[in-house]
Amino acid sequence: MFSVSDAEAIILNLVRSLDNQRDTEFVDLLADNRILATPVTSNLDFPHWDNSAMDGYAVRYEDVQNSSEETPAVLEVVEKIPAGYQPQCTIKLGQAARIFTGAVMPAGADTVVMQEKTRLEDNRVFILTTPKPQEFVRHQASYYQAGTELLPAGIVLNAPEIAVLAATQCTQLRVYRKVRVAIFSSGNELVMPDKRLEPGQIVDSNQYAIASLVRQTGAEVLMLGIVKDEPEVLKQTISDAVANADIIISSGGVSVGDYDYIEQILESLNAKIHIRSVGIKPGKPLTFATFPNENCLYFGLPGNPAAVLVTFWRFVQPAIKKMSGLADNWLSFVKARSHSELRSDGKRETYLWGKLHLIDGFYHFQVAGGSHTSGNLINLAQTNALAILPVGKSLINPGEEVQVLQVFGC
Ligand SMILES: Nc1nc2c(c(=O)[nH]1)N[C@H]1C(S)=C(S)[C@@H](COP(=O)(O)OP(=O)(O)OC[C@H]3O[C@@H](n4cnc5c(N)ncnc54)[C@H](O)[C@@H]3O)O[C@H]1N2
Ligand code: MOO
Ligand SMILES: [Mg+2]
Repeated sequence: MFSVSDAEAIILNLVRSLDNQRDTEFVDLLADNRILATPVTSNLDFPHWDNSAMDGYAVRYEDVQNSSEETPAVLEVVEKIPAGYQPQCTIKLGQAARIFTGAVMPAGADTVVMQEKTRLEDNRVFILTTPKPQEFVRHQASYYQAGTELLPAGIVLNAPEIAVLAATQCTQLRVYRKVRVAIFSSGNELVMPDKRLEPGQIVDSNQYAIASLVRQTGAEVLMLGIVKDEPEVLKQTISDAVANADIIISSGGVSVGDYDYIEQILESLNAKIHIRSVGIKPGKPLTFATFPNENCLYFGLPGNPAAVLVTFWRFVQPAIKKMSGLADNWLSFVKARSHSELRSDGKRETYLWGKLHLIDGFYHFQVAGGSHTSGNLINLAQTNALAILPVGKSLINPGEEVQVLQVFGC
C-alpha cells in the first residue's frame, strides 16, 4: 500500500502533458477555460498612444507649474479632443486643449489638469492648481510593449486573459485540445437515475459525479454507461476505451470481492498496474495503471461514492490538469483553523469533507455534519473542501490548524 504522497508522485511522474504543437487547436476569444499552448505576443503597444486619464485640459507643464487658485495660468483652448478623434493641433506655449478620458494627447501637451481644477471663460481656461508633471497621462506602451511576451504558455484563459487578448487584438489562440476522458461504472446493482429501482438496486450516481468533475477540470467526457460485472464485457469496454481516450476512469470493482474484476482485466490487457491500494480514507483500493503503447492512463476508483469524489480530487484532477498542459496549480492546499473536532483512526491519511470560509484573510474549516463514511454521499452536498488528518494524527481540536484541500472556490 502506497502513502498518498508516494501515490501522487507515481501518478504525476507518469502523466505526460499534451504536445504543444500536435495536440492543439485554434480558438477565438469566445473560448472559455482553455489552456494556452504557446506564448502570445502582440504587435500593439498598450496603451496604443499617450492618452488622457481624466476629463479636463491637456496643457504644457511649463505653462502651469506655478498655477494656483490665486494666480491661475490662463490658457487659450485651441481644440476639443473627444475619445476616438485624432488631434489636429500642436499645443504651443499659452495654449491648451479640451480633452476627455481615453482621448489621444495632442502634440506639445504633456500634462492633463482635471476639469474640477479649472474654470472656463469663453475659450480661455483658468488653471486653479499646480499639477504634477505628466499627471493624468497614460503613456504609450507603459502597460505593455509590443513584441514582448504578453501571456505565457500553460495558463488558463479566464476573463482577465481574454480581455487582455481582445485589447491587444490577439484573436486566434493556439490552445491545447481537451483531454478525452472515458468513464464508466461497473456493478450489476446499478441503474440509471430515471429507472424504477428493483430490490437491491441502486442508482449509478458515480458516473454523473465523475462526468461533472471531469468537465469542471476542463476535459471532454466520453460516457460509456453502466457495465455489468462480467469479465468479457468489461474487457471489451476497456479495450475500446483505450483506443479513444487519453484517460479512462471507472468506479467500482477494485476491491477483493468475487465480482471485483478490474485489476485482473487490466492485467489481461497488458496494462501495467502501478498502484493497487493507497493509505487514504476513503479510497483505499484505488487502482492506477497505464497502457504504455496507447499512451492511456487508467484510474480504477473505488465504488463507494465518497471514495470516488475524494480520490478524484486528490489524484485524478491533478493528473488531468497536468495532461491538459496547465503549467502549475494542479492542487490547492491551504492552512485553515478548524471550527470542528476532526477525528480519524490514525491509520490512513483521512479526508473529511466540509466548508471552507475565508474570513478577514484567514481560512476557517467547518466539517460537514453526519456520517463521514465512504458509502455516504448525502452530506457531501454543499461542501467545498477536504480537511486532511495525516497518518498517526487521530484528533484535531476546534481552534487548531488543519491542512485543507480546496476543491471548489470559496
Ligand atoms: N474484504 C474487504 N472488503 C472491502 C475492502 C477491503 O479492504 N476488504 N475495502 C473496502 C473499501 S475501503 C472500499 S472503498 C470498497 C471498494 O469497493 P469496490 O471498488 O470493489 O466497489 P464495489 O464493490 O463495486 O462497490 C462498493 C460500494 O459502492 C457502491 N457503488 C458502486 N458503484 C457505484 C456507482 N456507480 N454509484 C453509486 N454507488 C456505487 C456499491 O453499491 C457498493 O455499496 O470496498 C470495501 N470492501
Ligand atoms: O476506502 Mo473505502 O472508501 O474506506 O470505503
Ligand atoms: Mg467490491
